[in-house]
Amino acid sequence: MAGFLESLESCLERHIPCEDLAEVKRVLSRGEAKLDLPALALSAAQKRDFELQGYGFEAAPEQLRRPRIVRVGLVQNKIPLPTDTPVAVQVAALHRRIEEIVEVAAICGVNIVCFQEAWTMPFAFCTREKLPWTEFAESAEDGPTTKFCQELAKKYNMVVVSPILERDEIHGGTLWNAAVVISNSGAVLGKSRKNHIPRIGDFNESTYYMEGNTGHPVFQTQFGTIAVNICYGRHHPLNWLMFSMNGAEIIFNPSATIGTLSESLWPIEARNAAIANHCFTCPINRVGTEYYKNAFTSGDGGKAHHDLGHFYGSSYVAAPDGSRTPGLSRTQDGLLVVEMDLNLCRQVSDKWNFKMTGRYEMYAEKLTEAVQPYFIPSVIKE
Ligand SMILES: NC(=O)NCCC(=O)O
Repeated sequence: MAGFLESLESCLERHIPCEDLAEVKRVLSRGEAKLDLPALALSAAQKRDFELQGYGFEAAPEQLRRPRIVRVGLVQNKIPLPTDTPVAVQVAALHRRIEEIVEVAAICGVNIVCFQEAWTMPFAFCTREKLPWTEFAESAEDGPTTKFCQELAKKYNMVVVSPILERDEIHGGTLWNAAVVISNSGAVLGKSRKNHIPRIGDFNESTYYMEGNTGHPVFQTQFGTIAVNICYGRHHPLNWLMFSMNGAEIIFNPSATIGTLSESLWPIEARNAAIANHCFTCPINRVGTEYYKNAFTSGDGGKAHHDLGHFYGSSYVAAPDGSRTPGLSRTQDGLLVVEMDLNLCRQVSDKWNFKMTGRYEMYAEKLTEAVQPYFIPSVIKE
């Protein structure tokens, strides 16, 4: 039953005989090494009631390039207050919670931190109600949450990736699902809007905003070139590909997804994207179950209900060589600190050559044909 298994990894550790465990882990390709984190960080995490884990991915030494070491921090969390608490109070509580986690990330030397999808609010789109949920929307450029993140970025010399519900005042106050990228200098580098909007189960997000129109921007930061593929974009290999085409070395995937729907896909998709695109991928999912005062239906004839289901956390990082870290807890708030040498991206690219063997020009031509209304599929019949 969703919600009771703490994590797949802890279950394996408990039940696989010692003599087999290392081999099981090797087959599952846990190529990462445990990272030594400062005792101060570990005790602060414990006091503040969140899980803290650290892992590292190495690359081979090169003669002409120095290692390009970066530490990323992935934050997953529950909403701290009930969903019917006044909007401003909920936002303030989330700011406080993130502030105490980011402080620990800073102690761990994190250079780039990313929060979960729509982190300043409950994931209320299941309700299809407009108020009060649209009141959580803020300007990406100068809203209170962006200002809050700018302060964190400056204070800790950290790039901050802040996925929010955006209100674009310049374009008629329209809403978007966007990630704001803030440089370690505190400047807003830009934003990346969610390209693919789910129309599945209770994920009724198309009631609120449209497919993003920012394309596949990558952000050149002091610590590496990064991109943000928001949640449902994870299921679209071409979306990952285009971020990679633009040069992303690390692609964050801030998400909000539930066990019954996607948990079997979760360990595969971002990991596969890291392999296929010779980059690091960082899927992040919220935790907990969020309850709504008014019941809503799923449009499937089923009974009206008050929650979307269990958000199963399990945030992890996958490397271009196909290895990955263990996932964070399925139930607890957490911070995953991962050190990576970005040189691994080119090293794996030189080994597997997917960018050379991809035949992109052939697929570009064929896809252009396939999307035409009068396309005739190439089927050979007897
Ligand atoms: N937030 C969101 O896009 N959820 C859809 C479900 C999924 O992609 O797993």
